[in-house]
Amino acid sequence: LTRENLQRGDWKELEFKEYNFTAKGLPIDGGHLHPLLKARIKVRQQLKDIFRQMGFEEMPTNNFVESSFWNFDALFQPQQHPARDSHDTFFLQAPSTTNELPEDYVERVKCVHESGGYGSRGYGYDWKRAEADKNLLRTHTTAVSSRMLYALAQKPFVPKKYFSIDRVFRNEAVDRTHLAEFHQIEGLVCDRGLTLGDLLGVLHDFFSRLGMSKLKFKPAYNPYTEPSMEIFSYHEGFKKWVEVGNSGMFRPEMLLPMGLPEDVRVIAWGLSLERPTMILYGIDNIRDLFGSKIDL
Ligand SMILES: COC[C@@H]1[C@H](c2ccc(C#Cc3ccccc3)cc2)[C@@H]2CN(C(=O)Nc3ccc(OC4CC4)cc3)C[C@@H](O)[C@@H](O)CN12
Repeated sequence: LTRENLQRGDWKELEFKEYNFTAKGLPIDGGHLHPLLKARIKVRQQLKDIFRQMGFEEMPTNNFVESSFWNFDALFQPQQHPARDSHDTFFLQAPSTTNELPEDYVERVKCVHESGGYGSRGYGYDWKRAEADKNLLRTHTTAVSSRMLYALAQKPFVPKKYFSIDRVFRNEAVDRTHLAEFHQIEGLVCDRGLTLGDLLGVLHDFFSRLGMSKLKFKPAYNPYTEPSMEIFSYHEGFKKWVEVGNSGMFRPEMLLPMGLPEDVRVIAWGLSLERPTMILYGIDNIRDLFGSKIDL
């Protein structure tokens, strides 16, 4: 029976079979994960396996809400830094402030921001406690790294290798259907006497396990690492160099106020989960994968 049959009126001459009301409907399909979400879960599991094979322990990242103190101040990121502005960061209205910071450590952080110490000149600005108390949605998992390193400094020193893979939030240009969030992957090695060579070595080891053996590094800047490097890998498929992450050595102005021994160094690096998932699964639109607006 078609539109034309109805328009021409020749439906009257057509032969129709009886309606079969006992016919079974299509089998009901159970719920299932969105295929692209499955891809991200698979890549996340692959990365967790890689970190574990390399002897890294997973950090506890189950707090999306963080204080500006752990997310920025503890990382020696100055309070007037643009990333700390409300159009880059989601601040919370309620509870708007935290009230459980280690006071003696806060004092040392205030000091290192204002007047330096440990061989540093500091930033020379009036550091405000109220700014550090502001609650936010963490902008990077480096906030968890700072908590873990501080905890490490409260006990007799033992070397550690930590990793994290979890959601972070950036107040980027969002629209009604997209939150600005992505999954950050971060690795760090904390030990006495580590050098940039150790960072290069661990990056080659890590990325070669992801099939990326040809790397190159470019100088970069992060407020909390010196030196810092952007990491590039030659992608045989695209026949071009792809930026695959960022890395560096945490600054003494971050490590020493925590109370870590003077000869302890921390090398660290980060990348996103969405980017490798898109490339490994040939997804050409981040929104398919995550509905996030930010360019990863
Ligand atoms: C605002 O978003 C930042 C995000 C995200 C990122 C960047 C830096 C860090 C970091 C860090 C860091 C540095 C020092 C110390 C501790 C952490 C973490 C995530 C990716 C990091 N990037 C990124 O993931 N790129 C990437 C990673 C893997 C990959 O695998 C494919 C199979 C071949 C392909 C691409 C690089 C770019 O995408 C970049 O343009 C976007 N970056």
